[in-house]
Amino acid sequence: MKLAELNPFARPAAAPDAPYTGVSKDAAEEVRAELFGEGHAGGLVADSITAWFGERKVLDRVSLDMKAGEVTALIGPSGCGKSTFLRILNRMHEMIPTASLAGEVRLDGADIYGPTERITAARRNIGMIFQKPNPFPAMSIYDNVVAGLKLSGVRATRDQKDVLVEDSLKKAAIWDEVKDRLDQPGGGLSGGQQQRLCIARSLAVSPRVLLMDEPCSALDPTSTRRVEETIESLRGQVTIVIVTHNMQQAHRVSDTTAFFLASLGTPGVIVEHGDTQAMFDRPLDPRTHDYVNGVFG
Ligand SMILES: Nc1ncnc2c1ncn2[C@@H]1O[C@H](COP(=O)(O)OP(=O)(O)OP(=O)(O)O)[C@@H](O)[C@H]1O
Repeated sequence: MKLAELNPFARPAAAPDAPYTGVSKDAAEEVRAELFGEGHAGGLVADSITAWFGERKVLDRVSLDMKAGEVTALIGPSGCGKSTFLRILNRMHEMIPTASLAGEVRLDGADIYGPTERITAARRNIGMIFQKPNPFPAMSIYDNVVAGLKLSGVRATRDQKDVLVEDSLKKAAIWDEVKDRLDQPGGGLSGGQQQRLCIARSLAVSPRVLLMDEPCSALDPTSTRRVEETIESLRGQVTIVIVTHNMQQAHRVSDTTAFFLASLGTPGVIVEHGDTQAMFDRPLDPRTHDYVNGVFG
């Protein structure tokens, strides 16, 4: 047995690169540059974020620096505001009628809530993967992957779409499993495949950041491993922020971890954040120690 199989904290292997049979990596980058301009992982900074639902404050002055190309894990007990924080990072919080917020979110230095910033641009640059895979079930696998183009107002030719579909499915490590049935409905895939299809759909619009809200909580261990391998192969290409209740997963996949906590009746705050290995091995705050060691949850 290999050491990685014995150690639940070992970083997953990157998903193997599928051979570029149809389209070369360079050709794919060229198409992405034509449609979306220069692509790169984005640095995301949350600066003193406070959030409310109605009168109720659920986050209090939360600041976090999510470095370009790194994987940041958000951990903490239920109800401490991790999902709310994540939704604020791509302007989904404002869709809830009672929701309000203060503070700034900057992507590569530009405030995504700035007066000239468009919500569609924020959503294209900062994609979101949800707990439950949500492909369009009756739509073909191919059309699922390119569904985001229209929403982002990007017009692509059939040839450009073909390139994007293949490249995105390869990046999401699902190409080999679906390449012969791209015209079949997305709803016919297994849960784990649907989640990787949703990752491909997000990647098709060349996001700089990918937010993931407990992306594996509805998946079996094998599918979970495949998604973790996909995260590993995206490291460096796109910035990833992942909410997870699975401490071993946070340990395995992330470079940096932020521990959120909301004590009785008070809004959520970040108790501690920093290098994942250090936070798990030598947490500075006793509450972090107790949480990562399962004393409370
Ligand atoms: N749409 C909403 N309307 C009103 N209150 C909400 C809404 N969504 C979340 N809340 C409240 O905001 C607080 C933070 O919720 P949030 O879902 O962000 O926490 P969380 O840490 O992600 O929890 P979990 O780990 O269970 O998903 C909770 O008290 C929750 O009840």
